[in-house]
Amino acid sequence: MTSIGIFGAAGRMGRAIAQIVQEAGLKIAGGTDRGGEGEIAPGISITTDPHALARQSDVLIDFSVPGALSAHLDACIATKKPVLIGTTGLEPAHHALIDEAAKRIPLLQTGNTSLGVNLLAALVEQAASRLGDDWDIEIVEMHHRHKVDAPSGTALLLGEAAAQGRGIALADHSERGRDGITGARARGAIGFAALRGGSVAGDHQVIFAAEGERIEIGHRAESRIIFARGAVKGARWLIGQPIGRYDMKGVLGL
Ligand SMILES: NC(=O)C1=CN([C@@H]2O[C@H](COP(=O)(O)OP(=O)(O)OC[C@H]3O[C@@H](n4cnc5c(N)ncnc54)[C@H](OP(=O)(O)O)[C@@H]3O)[C@@H](O)[C@H]2O)C=CC1
Ligand SMILES: O=C(O)C1=N[C@H](C(=O)O)C[C@H](O)C1
Repeated sequence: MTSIGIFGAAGRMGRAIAQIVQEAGLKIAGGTDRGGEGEIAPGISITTDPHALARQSDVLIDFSVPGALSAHLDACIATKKPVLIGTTGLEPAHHALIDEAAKRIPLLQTGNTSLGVNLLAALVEQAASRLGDDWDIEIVEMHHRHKVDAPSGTALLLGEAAAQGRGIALADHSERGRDGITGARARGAIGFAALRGGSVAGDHQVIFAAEGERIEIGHRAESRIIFARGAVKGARWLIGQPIGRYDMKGVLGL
């Protein structure tokens, strides 16, 4: 039976993933968290040792914090175990670590594991490829009051899809955190706006705005269980894949 280890096991996503692993009839190998206290399921303790967890897992799932990424990758590399990384708030240095790790183990990194968002990204890429840069692209997201990173990983994933469709680099065209006298919008920019409040699981809206008309497409997550389902599906898919870096497209057949 496939045995899944969970980094960040006591968090909101860690608990949702544990629920889905059990509902799918799979085994929870164990879990880690910052404090290493309590149980992830009856009789399965949470520890602080990523190496011990990796040794007893067939595949690992990481929904924790960017600061723990390096230790988690080290543990997966040392034990040659595949890992799915769902943690957001990643900086270029984290992506460089992921690129290096993906030369040694199968690794899937994504800002969103849900089918709906990944299909939305494909639609955004297609729309951006057909609309010229007289269509301004703005990405608006809203999340619960506890979220610590902005823009969301999903907003950035959608921004990358739009940039890909336009044939440009997102890093050279993104406008984030507007405030005060910002000057007029740059032609071809991809803008981001982040709202925080209440218990919103994750709303994303992509707006294409031209003179006289607007196209708006979006996704609303009603519960984080959809992310947990996608994560477990992705982790199972990752077992047996060749060494390399993947996203959710292969998992979801998109
Ligand atoms: N890709 C996707 O589809 C999705 C991604 N996410 C992302 O997943 C991440 C987690 O989200 P969420 O569960 O809501 O956040 P939580 O804060 O509820 O959970 C994060 C957990 O990681 C723990 N943690 C902190 N440091 C370490 C460490 N060194 N080793 C192991 N665990 C550690 C935290 O412990 P403590 O509280 O003690 O600090 C906490 O329990 C976020 O980055 C979020 O954006 C969320 C949903 C979907
Ligand atoms: O922190 C969350 O909750 C979520 N984070 C991910 C993100 O940053 O996009 C995915 C989802 O929207 C929920």
